[in-house]
Amino acid sequence: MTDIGWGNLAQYEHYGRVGDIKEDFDIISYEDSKGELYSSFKHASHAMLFARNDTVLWDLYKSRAAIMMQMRFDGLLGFPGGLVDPGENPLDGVNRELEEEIGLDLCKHKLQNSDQVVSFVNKSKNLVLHFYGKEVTVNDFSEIEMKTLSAPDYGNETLGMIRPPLYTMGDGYRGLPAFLSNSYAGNSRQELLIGLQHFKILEQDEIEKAVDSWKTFMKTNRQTCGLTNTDS
Ligand SMILES: O=c1[nH]cnc2c1ncn2[C@@H]1O[C@H](COP(=O)(O)OP(=O)(O)O)[C@@H](O)[C@H]1O
Repeated sequence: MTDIGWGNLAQYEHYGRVGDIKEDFDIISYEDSKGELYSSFKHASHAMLFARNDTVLWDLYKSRAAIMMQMRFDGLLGFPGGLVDPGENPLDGVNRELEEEIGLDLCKHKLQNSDQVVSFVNKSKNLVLHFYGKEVTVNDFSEIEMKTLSAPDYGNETLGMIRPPLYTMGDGYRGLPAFLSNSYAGNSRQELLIGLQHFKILEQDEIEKAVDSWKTFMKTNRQTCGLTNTDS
């Protein structure tokens, strides 16, 4: 494969470098994140927009909520959001990014400081990550989702919105555990799990079961999952 290098992305590329593990991210308070200790760190803000619903798939699987995640330009899943610009605060940064990436109408759905859920620091990358969450109505969610198709970044930085399945199917793996097996940007998989817990979308034991199933599957079936004979 041709290596076309990083070009003008070279200065930012290391923030998104893959291979982080959960232990690379320490939770810090939003107040601390603004302190002197992290003033030289790069900050990024992402947000989970969601709507609770009572849809049931095939009379079996409760949808619970529609959550907005995205397929990014780099083939990883994540939440809408991005790097905070110099001189910008994390809240203004997330609102700007949501307008660019998903065309969010800030007159109606602007995020507030009270929507901040958790912040993390990744010391090895000099990176602080802020995670916001906001509940909207089912109708608003559909409207926001449809508008993403005409957002400035759609089709280049943002390749499509996706709703994670939140149920676990009969084999104990398909559904949320399978979704967790994807590759994620930053710590967005952890943020999804925190969002499910924080907003009480799933019970704690449902989250733990899905995480156990995902981890067990990754250990035992990774070698054969999804491979076709052209992969060998
Ligand atoms: O949804 C997310 N949650 C947490 N971190 C993320 C998420 N998406 C990307 N990141 C991480 O945040 C940093 C910057 O994010 P992003 O790539 O969205 O910024 P950009 O759009 O300004 O280039 C990267 O290190 C990336 O790995």
